[in-house]
Amino acid sequence: MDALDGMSSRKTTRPTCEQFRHSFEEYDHIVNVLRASTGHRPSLAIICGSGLGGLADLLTDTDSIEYDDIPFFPISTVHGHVGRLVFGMLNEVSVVCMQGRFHFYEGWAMQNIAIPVRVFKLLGVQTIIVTNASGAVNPDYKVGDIMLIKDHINLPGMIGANPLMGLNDARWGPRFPALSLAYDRQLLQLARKVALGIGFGEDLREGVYMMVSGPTFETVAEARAGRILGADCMGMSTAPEVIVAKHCGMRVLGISLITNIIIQQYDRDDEPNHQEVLMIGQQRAANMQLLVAEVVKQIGHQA
Ligand SMILES: O=P(O)(O)O[C@@H]1C[C@H](O)[C@@H](CO)O1
Ligand SMILES: Nc1nc2[nH]cnc2c(=O)[nH]1
Repeated sequence: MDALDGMSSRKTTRPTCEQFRHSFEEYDHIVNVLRASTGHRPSLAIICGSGLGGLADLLTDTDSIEYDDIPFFPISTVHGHVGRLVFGMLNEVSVVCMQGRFHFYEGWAMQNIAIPVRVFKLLGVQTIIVTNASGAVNPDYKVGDIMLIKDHINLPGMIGANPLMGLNDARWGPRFPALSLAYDRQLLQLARKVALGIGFGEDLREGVYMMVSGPTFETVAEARAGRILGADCMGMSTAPEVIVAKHCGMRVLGISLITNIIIQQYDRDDEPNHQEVLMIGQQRAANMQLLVAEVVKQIGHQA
């Protein structure tokens, strides 16, 4: 009898695997709030990486909404991430820009990092441009290079922190999504063509981004491991957003700005720091803006 009592009480206190997730209906609510705050109906979204918030300055006729004012949204806690959605027009395309993103190292669950991506989906966004600042482990890369992301290695995901963990709501996408085409090949080709057309040369790269959780920068051994595993650069974001975007059927373009070369030698005395990351972001802001603006223009022409 005691054993049966134990079983029934276990049933009523069963933990939920939904604890970090929001229901489809809650996402609908967020979208209704946003639609009431702006007349823009974006078809394209841009996520601004560290030091790259200036991408939002490209937009005209803007409406800005603070994350604080959006139900269920996390808030930005990192210097260089303002913390608002900017809606507006860019080269005749209706765009929403995330000026400030959420990182795993800030303490957000993987599922919460990508809340905005699902909101964008329900807003009607079909294409997302995800940008980031990252450190290079490819010995050919230089500070200031711009790398089109052709693939990623999601290190946290490979050891148990994937944003799609938990019950799957098929309204978003399948239980077991494929990621071999996560970075849209046509968009990659378009971005390459645009970049070469506006004068990028040896500073244009195409490579593999490895996500690590951060907030620590890499040890020498970790940097070497990243390279051995196939990374060209390493960063602390992007993979969760890309996974969730691909899961719900968006086309994804990823762009990394190489802000530092990750130290892989034991005889070096210098250390990386976030100020340097933000500074390189500012220095290369104009080039990133030129590239993104032109890519968006071409996407608009194709639509
Ligand atoms: O948001 P991103 O991935 O661009 O930011 C990178 C990773 C860390 O947040 C920060 C380190 O400086 O820059
Ligand atoms: N993990 C990681 N993320 C970065 N973001 C910008 N630079 C770096 C770096 O060197 N390592």
